Amino acid sequence: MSNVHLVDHPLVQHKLTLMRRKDASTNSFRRLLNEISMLMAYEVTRDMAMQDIEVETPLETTTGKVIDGKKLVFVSILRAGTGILDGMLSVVPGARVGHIGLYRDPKTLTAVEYYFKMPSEMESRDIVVVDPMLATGNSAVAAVDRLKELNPKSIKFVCLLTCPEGVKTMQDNHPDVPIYTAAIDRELNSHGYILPGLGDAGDRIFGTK
Ligand SMILES: O=P(O)(O)OC[C@H]1O[C@H](OP(=O)(O)OP(=O)(O)O)[C@H](O)[C@@H]1O
Ligand SMILES: O=c1cc[nH]c(=O)[nH]1
Ligand SMILES: [Mg+2]
Repeated sequence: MSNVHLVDHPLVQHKLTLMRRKDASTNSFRRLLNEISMLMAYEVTRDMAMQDIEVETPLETTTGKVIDGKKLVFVSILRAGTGILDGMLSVVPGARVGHIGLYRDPKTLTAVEYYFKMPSEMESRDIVVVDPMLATGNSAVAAVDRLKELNPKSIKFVCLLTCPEGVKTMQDNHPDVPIYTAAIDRELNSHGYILPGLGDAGDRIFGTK
């Protein structure tokens, strides 16, 4: 699968397995997602642009490299994206944040938008869209469709879990958007849930249902 980055680091895989357990508490599910997100941030920012700046050490002046976090925008797909956003921001605190509110219509599984708020000057920014689940792919495609209207410099998509159907839908619609995921599960069930999966990410993060 081209343009899919499977983050198979043992720390990520270990935490994901703990999150899948049906008896994981809301507290531990949220904490594990936060920890995995920091590790995913490490992967997705690997090729970030850097610039040289002069820095004075206690001994002499040298040149060091810094990233311009303000050029980066994390776009969280509400509501479950919040679970990834928090971990990403703890690693890149200077990043800007956009929100797009989408829910899946339970019958048609199409994405319904209810909120959209982005920072200014999106045409000069690199976007990382975050949502734990890429299932049918309808939500991710709808989010990227909207973001492309703003002509950003680049778009990447980070999720925790996906499946062949979700990857295909994204790649058919947005082949230029790389997908970073911790796992590609077996399949979708007839209700659009990922199998074996981890259930409803939003409900597990927020303790709803
Ligand atoms: O790939 P898809 O089939 O579109 O499914 C994935 C979407 O489903 C979940 O959100 P949900 O609609 O449950 O909303 P929530 O985050 O408010 O719970 C998840 O967080 C994704 O946004
Ligand atoms: O398995 C799934 C599919 C969509 N959304 C979820 O939260 N979980
Ligand atoms: Mg949900």
